[in-house]
Amino acid sequence: MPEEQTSAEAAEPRSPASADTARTAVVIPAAGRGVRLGRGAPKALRPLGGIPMLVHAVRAVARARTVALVVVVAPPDGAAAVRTMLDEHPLPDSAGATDVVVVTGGTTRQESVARGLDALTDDIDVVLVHDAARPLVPVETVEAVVAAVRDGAPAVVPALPVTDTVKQVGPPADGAGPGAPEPVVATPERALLRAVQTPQGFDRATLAKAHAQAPTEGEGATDDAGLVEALGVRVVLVPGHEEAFKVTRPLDLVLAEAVLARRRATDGF
Ligand SMILES: Nc1ccn([C@@H]2O[C@H](COP(=O)(O)OP(=O)(O)OP(=O)(O)O)[C@@H](O)[C@H]2O)c(=O)n1
Ligand SMILES: C[C@](O)(CO)[C@H](O)COP(=O)(O)O
Repeated sequence: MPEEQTSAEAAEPRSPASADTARTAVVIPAAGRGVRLGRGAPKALRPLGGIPMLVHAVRAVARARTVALVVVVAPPDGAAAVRTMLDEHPLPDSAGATDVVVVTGGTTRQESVARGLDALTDDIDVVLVHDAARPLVPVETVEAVVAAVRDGAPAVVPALPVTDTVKQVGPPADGAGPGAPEPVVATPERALLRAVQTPQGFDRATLAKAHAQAPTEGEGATDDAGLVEALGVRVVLVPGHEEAFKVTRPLDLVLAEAVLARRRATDGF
C-alpha cells in the first residue's frame, strides 16, 4: 500500500544520501478537477480502457528503469480513493522496486507540484514532473528526459513542433463576452514555436529553488519549466511524442481510448 505522508512528515529532515545512492523520482500532479473534461470524478480518477487514468500515468513512468520513487499528488478529497486504486492496480514487475507515495494536492497545479516535492527523500537528485493527464506517454520519452538531465542539463522538456498557426490576441474589447471576436496582435513564426509536454525533468536543486522563489498568487505557472526559466536557467527541449498528449477535453478521451486499443492490439498491454 502506498505510504501517505503528512506535510509535516514530508518536511522532516532526512539523512543525506551518498553519491552512489542518487535516485530519480517522478512527481505526478493528479489533483485537478478536470473541469474542461466535463462533469464527473476528478480527471485522474476517470477510467481509460477500464483503468483509472492515474494508474496508466504511474505505470508509464515506473516502467523507466531509473525511476525509483513516484509521488502521486492526489485530489484533497480523493487521497483515500487514490491509495485504494493504486493498491488495486499494482505496478507491473517491469517497474522493479519503484516506491509509490501519495500526498494531497493544492488549488493550483503549481501548489500541487510543490507539495509533491516536499515528499521527496533526500537521496533523490533528479526530479521529473509528469501530468496524470498525460497517461499514455511512451517510456522512451520518460527515459530520454531522465538521460538528458543526468547528462548535465538542469531542465529538460519534451516538445513537439506546432502544427497549427498560432495567433497572439490582444485584450478583449470593453464589455466583450465569451465568444466575442478577439483582436489579433501578432502571428509568431510557427517554425520557432514548440508545444511542450511532460514529463519535464530537472536537477532537483534547480526545481526546488524555482518553486521556492515562484510567486504563489493567482493560477500559478502552467508548467514547471516556466518557473525555472524565471531563474535564468537554461531550459532545453527534447523530442516529445504525439502519444504523450494531454487529456483535457472529451475528444481527448476518445483519442486516448483509440490509442490504448491500438496498443493493446499490437503490443498486448
Ligand atoms: N490544482 C491542481 C490542478 C491540476 N493538477 C494536475 O495538473 C495536471 C495538468 O492539469 P490539467 O490538465 O489542467 O488538469 P485539471 O486542472 O484537472 O483540468 P481543468 O483545468 O480542466 O480542471 C493534471 O494531471 C492535474 O491533475 C493538480 O495536480 N492540481
Ligand atoms: C504542463 C503542461 O502539460 C505543459 O504543456 C500544461 O501547461 C498543463 O496545462 P494545464 O492547463 O494545467 O493542463
